[in-house]
Amino acid sequence: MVSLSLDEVGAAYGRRRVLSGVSVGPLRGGEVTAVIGPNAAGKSTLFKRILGHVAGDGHVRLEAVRPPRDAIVYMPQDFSAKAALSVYESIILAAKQNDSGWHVSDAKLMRVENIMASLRISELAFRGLGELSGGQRQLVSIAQALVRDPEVLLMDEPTSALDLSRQVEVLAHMHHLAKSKELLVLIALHDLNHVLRYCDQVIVIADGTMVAAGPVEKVVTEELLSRVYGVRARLEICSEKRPFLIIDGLSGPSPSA
Ligand SMILES: Nc1ncnc2c1ncn2[C@@H]1O[C@H](COP(=O)(O)OP(=O)(O)OP(=O)(O)O)[C@@H](O)[C@H]1O
Repeated sequence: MVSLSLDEVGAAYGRRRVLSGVSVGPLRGGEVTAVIGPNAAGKSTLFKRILGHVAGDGHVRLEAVRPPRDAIVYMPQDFSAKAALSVYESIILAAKQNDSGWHVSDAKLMRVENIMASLRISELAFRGLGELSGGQRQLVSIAQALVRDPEVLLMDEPTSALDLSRQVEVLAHMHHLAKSKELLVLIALHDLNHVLRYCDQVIVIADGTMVAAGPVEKVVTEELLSRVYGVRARLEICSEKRPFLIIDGLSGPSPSA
């Protein structure tokens, strides 16, 4: 089974060190791990460090069937790149990314069609990428990642442009894929109710440092949310006996104080 361990991982852009001390794992196939933290905390940088796109100290240890460049697939936060391709062509191209030769097997074409159907984007097949809405483009980006059949999937805010039902659909689908295919998913998210609902583990980063990591229900506490985000939060249990979060305001002194 695929596994990923991070040992005192840090990262720097040139001389500017923006991340340090991320130690976690081994994370294993079948688990969905959220990466959370305020804006500019270092979440995307952590993904780029795991991919080897930025340099840094510490060790990233991956145990996978395929070499890292095939096993790890990254879905970046910015999915707006324009290309004169149809949706269908762009997903086939993604499926061919690590292949040599021009032939596309029937199995691969079937896979493309199944993934498009599972994300409910089949009707967009022959639309140009440049003609899509932000949410449609984000769903295509998810399809491009899934079609590469990753062992480790790094998703940077994959639901940021999606409506409520699509958010739920995509996150439930990712959770199901992780369990059914022993896929290891790391997913940067800002919506902590989604984290509580769909993720098993969480890594919390603030100001370029890991401040906590572990099972979601142990790590996401009112105290942590006050410390990391500066909010007054209440963790309640809903009628289905699941935790959910209510934010009452900021935890600092009120403006009139
Ligand atoms: N290419 C780059 N060159 C220099 N600094 C960068 C670069 N990319 C990001 N940074 C800096 O690294 C820090 C972490 O950025 P990062 O994008 O990892 O944050 P993030 O947690 O993903 O934020 P957000 O939630 O806003 O997407 C920030 O201070 C950012 O300005």
